[in-house]
Amino acid sequence: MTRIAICGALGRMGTTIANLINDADDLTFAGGVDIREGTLLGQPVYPSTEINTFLQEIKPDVLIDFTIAHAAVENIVAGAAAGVALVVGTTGFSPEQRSRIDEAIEGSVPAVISSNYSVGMNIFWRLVREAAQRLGDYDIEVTEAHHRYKKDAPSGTARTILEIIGEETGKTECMYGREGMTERKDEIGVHVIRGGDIVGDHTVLFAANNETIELSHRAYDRAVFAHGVIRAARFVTGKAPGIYTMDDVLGL
Ligand SMILES: NC(=O)C1=CN([C@@H]2O[C@H](COP(=O)(O)OP(=O)(O)OC[C@H]3O[C@@H](n4cnc5c(N)ncnc54)[C@H](OP(=O)(O)O)[C@@H]3O)[C@@H](O)[C@H]2O)C=CC1
Ligand SMILES: O=C(O)C1=N[C@H](C(=O)O)C[C@H](O)C1
Repeated sequence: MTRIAICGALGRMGTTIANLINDADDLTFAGGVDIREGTLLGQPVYPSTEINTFLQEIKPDVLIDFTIAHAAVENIVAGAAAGVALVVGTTGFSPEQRSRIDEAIEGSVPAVISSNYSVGMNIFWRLVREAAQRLGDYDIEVTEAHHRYKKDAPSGTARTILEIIGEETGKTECMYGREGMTERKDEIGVHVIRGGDIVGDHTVLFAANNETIELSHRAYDRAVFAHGVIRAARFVTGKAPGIYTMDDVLGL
């Protein structure tokens, strides 16, 4: 049995993942950490300030983090110091936060980090790469939509899309929304929508004279992310230290 713990256990993703763990024959939900108080599926949820005590007492094999950037950094550093394999889904890291994470993980524990654990999105990124390779001279606009409670913008997934476009086209300058007198140059337009209970929509538009191509991905249920997280948790157990992606997990 692989013992799995979740930081952000009482959140939208935390509870969805814990329920899938509970349904799996080879995995046990060992407990959680959250800034909110509570218990989950009969297991303790420790306060976020007690991450080190939690790791010593619960001794999970894998620590999954779906919290918020600043908290995730602390949880990852603590997990790596305790020698626990990691699966990180939290988004919105600054470059400095990401460097701290990479330093904590490299050479100490195996970790899967992805801004989107859905299988469909990981294929979508490949389609975007292919289109960007061939349509680098088209105007490119990225739009994402999420529920009203999402804190970071643009989404981690959109940021990954921008990285891919940058790698393939050399275009790295972004325009976050437009207002007033604007003149389009070679920037990538980035547009963020927040409302209702939208689970996660991403569209990349390639536009030229007389034609457009739109690539879109829509998640209808958080279970699509959670299923990918479970695959990542199984994959990461017993791997050599280092940072892995969903390409490694899915064998892409
Ligand atoms: N990679 C992927 O596939 C996906 C990534 N995400 C990302 O995962 C993260 C969480 O998303 P979601 O579950 O919707 O968010 P939620 O806000 O529902 O869940 C986060 C949980 O963490 C808690 N929390 C806040 N601060 C801390 C802390 N210091 N220590 C421990 N727990 C804390 C929150 O409490 P409180 O609400 O009281 O602040 C909440 O219970 C976001 O960054 C999101 O972008 C989401 C879906 C898929
Ligand atoms: O906060 C969310 O909900 C989601 N966050 C991830 C992101 O920022 O890309 C993944 C997914 O789109 C849902």
